Amino acid sequence: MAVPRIRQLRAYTVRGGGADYHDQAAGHWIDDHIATPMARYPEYRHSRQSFGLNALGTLVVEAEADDGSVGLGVTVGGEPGAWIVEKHLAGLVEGQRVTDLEKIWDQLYLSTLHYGRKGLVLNTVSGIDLALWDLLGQVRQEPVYHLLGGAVRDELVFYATGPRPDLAQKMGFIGGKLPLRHGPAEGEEGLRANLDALAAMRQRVGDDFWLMWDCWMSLDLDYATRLAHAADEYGLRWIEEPLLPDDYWGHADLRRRMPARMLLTAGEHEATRWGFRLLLETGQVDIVQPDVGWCGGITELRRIAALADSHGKAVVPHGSSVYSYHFVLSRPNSPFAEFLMMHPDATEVVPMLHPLLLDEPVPEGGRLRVPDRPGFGVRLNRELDLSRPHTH
Ligand SMILES: C[C@H](O)[C@H](O)CC(=O)C(=O)O
Ligand SMILES: [Mg+2]
Repeated sequence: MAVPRIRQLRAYTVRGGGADYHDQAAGHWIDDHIATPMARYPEYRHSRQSFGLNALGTLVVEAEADDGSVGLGVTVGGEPGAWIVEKHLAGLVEGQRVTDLEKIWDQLYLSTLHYGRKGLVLNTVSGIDLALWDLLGQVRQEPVYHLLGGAVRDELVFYATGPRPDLAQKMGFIGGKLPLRHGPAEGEEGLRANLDALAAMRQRVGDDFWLMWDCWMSLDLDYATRLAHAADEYGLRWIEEPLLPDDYWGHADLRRRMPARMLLTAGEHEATRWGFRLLLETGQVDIVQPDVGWCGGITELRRIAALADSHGKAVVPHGSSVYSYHFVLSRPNSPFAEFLMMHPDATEVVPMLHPLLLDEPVPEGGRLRVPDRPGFGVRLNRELDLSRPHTH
């Protein structure tokens, strides 16, 4: 039987949540005074949208085969990402067989080296790769986790990211990751406020529930060291992305200085096996957190996870809904997953990429049995204001 070939690659943009989950309406917790590297400039301290965290918006990639099957991938990339898909990369992908994921990935990466390697271009490569894995699942009528070697566990367990770990605990999640609100620019007062918030949350959840801080690249080595030691009193489970992603050496210094029982985690803003080799071997992080829509897609995440496993390190992908659930289900060194609480007040579980996808599953009681539908098991919500800005 002839293997179907990819007939067309299409790129759409859409605003308002979705894969660019920071692109939310005013008043959402995710844009409410969270520490960032830009906080050294007071005018940008109150909101991450104020400096353009949601500038790009969602990029939707569709890959259609000549048998009529359609695969769907989503990432952060907006109009520039759509241009890269339609004006450059579609020409390399169209006409290839739906099975040739490794060759296609190699050509996407090598053909964009002169302007890519990380960031928007790797987001775009990831979005294409996700669409192609979904397409292969549609053609084969199998869920992606089958194509990845099958499940190593019956269901996924999740920690929750958001301002209400106390509610997450009641919902059955295994832990709660708080956004850090104050960085070095807010001095000792900010440090104290961080610790007071952690102490209060520890009081509410008791001693055994995991509490973590997501520092979103906002700290320096001295502040992170002092914060980690003070937070150890409240049993902080891990400190995430404390330093700039390129400062692999700073991560190693922090690992040496911070309490031994506290974990150092990072990786959501890292890309490719080479970037994660630096993070693991030079940065000495304890858990890597690639985003499957940003690191190179499933095809590269497989390599990243094998590399981490060779170092005895866990891979807990950054919140990316079904696109990482199938991967986590199939990896022994991915013991749990992240669920981003995207309700504006984090008071209830809503689909993480809402309103982008139809049939997007959510954890119940902090757990999820991944649906056995073909591909990633989701469909594009075509009632959204989708734009295809660069038809080729
Ligand atoms: C909560 C963090 O600041 C960010 O918005 C999401 C993130 O880094 C994560 O889920 O991890
Ligand atoms: Mg994070």
